[in-house]
Amino acid sequence: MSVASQSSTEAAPSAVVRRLVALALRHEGSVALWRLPHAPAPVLLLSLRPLHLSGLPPSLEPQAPAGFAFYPFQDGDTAEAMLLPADVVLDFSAGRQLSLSHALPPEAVAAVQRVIHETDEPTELAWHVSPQPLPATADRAEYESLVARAVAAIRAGQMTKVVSSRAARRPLPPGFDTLRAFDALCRQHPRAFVSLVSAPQAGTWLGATPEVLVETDGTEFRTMALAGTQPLTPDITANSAMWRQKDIEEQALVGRYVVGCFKQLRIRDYDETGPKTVQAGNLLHLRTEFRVDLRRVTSPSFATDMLRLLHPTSAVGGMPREAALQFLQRHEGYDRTYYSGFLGPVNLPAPGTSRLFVNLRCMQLRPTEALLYAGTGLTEESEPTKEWQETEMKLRTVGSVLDE
Ligand SMILES: C=C(O[C@@H]1C=C(C(=O)O)C=C[C@H]1O)C(=O)O
Repeated sequence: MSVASQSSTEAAPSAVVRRLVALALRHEGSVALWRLPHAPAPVLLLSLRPLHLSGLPPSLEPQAPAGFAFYPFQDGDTAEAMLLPADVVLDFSAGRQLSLSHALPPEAVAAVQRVIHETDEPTELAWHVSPQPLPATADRAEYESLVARAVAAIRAGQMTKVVSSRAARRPLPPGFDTLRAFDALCRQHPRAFVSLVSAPQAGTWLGATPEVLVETDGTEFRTMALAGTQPLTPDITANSAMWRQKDIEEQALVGRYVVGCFKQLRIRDYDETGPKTVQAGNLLHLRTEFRVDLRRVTSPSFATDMLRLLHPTSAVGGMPREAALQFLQRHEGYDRTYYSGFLGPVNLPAPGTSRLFVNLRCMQLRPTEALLYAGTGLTEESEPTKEWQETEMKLRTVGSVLDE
């Protein structure tokens, strides 16, 4: 990123965030606000110039453009693949470092400086509303019949695993405030990647995901295989959890998929840790972590190539990939758009550092309602009622911010 950096020392983060978000939304700009897992504070990015709609997953090479990637589940969906350019970046975890792109026109720079030094706090924010039609929602009977159909297809040998999903509508409670909901998710989910994205082409999305898709800092590449779900209860914690064979197999398939991607790129030297039980909000999952030492990899595009091979992983699509995606296209009954796509900073805070996450435990915000999304991995052992209950539990992760 071509930037001028300076330290900014003004009022409380939330007031500055609110004023900068208001500025971007007033000018049809885009906003990404995120908090990395375990980070003390968020980062705000504004795009004040037209978006770069690449149609491709972003390049993670250091010389590629810096920005915030927001990528749909499937290519060719009605949803656009976006990289929000890093015109204004305010990093609250780095002593409130402000970076302005040299590509910004002087009027925009002046407007940002003015807004940072103002003292009033806008109350109404005109968040973008998605141009895509409302997704069809599935009730219990419909979802259970989708699961039954998928299990039958697995038993008939059409695929080994498929991740079915559904959308659910919830009214926004009176006085709902999107920025406060983001803060609440940050407090509730210190281990998650918490994000709020608003762009004219995508609408407004809020989420707290546990799943890394690709992380690189130029010396190390990381990804994970996350699957298997059970509720966290007072009796069952991450240390004492036992897993059903079905969960173990489901997660192992995701791990095998990751290893298959390494093989395609002729990577034999990788570190694999796990599976171990991890907590994600009200749930427990099984997670295997994979690391590659990039100093031993000759291809400069390895991280980008892995991203393009991995997405959509079998944690959100299925195995074999094409058969599972075809099943979903035909039977899932709605367009996921950005749910189970990926998102995160690219070449930020510095060239060569990118952190992309799978867009799970998320919702799309509309003026009076939210659309929540959740899916469940299915194998031949899956039972429709249990899978419905699992989607209900997953909807609670972000749904709790809608409770009055
Ligand atoms: C599909 C979702 O989650 C994925 C599916 C999981 C499962 O099937 O057990 C667990 C974690 C995620 O990889 C979701 O949260 O919507």
